[in-house]
Amino acid sequence: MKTRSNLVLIGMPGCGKSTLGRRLAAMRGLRFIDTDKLIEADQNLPIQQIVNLRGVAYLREVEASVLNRLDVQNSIIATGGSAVYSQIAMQHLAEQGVCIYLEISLATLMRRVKPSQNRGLAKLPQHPLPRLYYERLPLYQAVADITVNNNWPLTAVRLSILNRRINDYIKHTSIN
Ligand SMILES: Nc1ncnc2c1ncn2[C@@H]1O[C@H](COP(=O)(O)OP(=O)(O)O)[C@@H](O)[C@H]1O
Ligand SMILES: O=C(O)C1=C[C@@H](OP(=O)(O)O)[C@@H](O)[C@H](O)C1
Ligand SMILES: [Mg+2]
Repeated sequence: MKTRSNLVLIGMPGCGKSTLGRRLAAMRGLRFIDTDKLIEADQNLPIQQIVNLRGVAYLREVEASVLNRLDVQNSIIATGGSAVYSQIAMQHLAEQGVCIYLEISLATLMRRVKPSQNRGLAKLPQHPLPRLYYERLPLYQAVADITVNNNWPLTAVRLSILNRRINDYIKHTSIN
């Protein structure tokens, strides 16, 4: 049987999955995987271009398919914010790892994600960020094993507190 040896980062765009994930991987000596990079490699296009050329529904389909094919151990997986729309993909990731939800407020989301960044969000242009926020909030909460407030700047102390929480979770749930 496979162990849940991965740490799967989930949350809103701009919550810090890619930034924090890379540092956490270095700290724990784990491989770092950013699923947005896997999607881009699969499609041979930047995420923004996939949305522009093929649309939001297509991006979500590709994302689900890439996630369902992911089969790794001992890795930190930074998902894209829209990963949570695929229940099957999230269940697949949860079977192989602990889901860590990096929680941010709507104000933090609005501050960190600016339209000019061309982040390629899986949302229709006419749908504002608050709608995305409230639509997704319960989805992240439903799959989270651990929830961490990530509104504040990332410091070594914060990272080590998170690291301890992960160790506690692993110890007390004896998942491996
Ligand atoms: N506590 C924090 N953790 C991670 N990133 C943070 C934090 N505070 C501020 N940031 C900034 O917020 C942005 C997060 O972007 P990113 O890591 O791409 O998020 P995501 O992958 O979740 O979309 C980066 O510009 C990063 O420097
Ligand atoms: O939230 C979203 O709709 C998306 C967020 C992006 O990833 P991040 O959450 O890493 O910014 C992007 O690449 C993804 O495919 C769509
Ligand atoms: Mg990211």
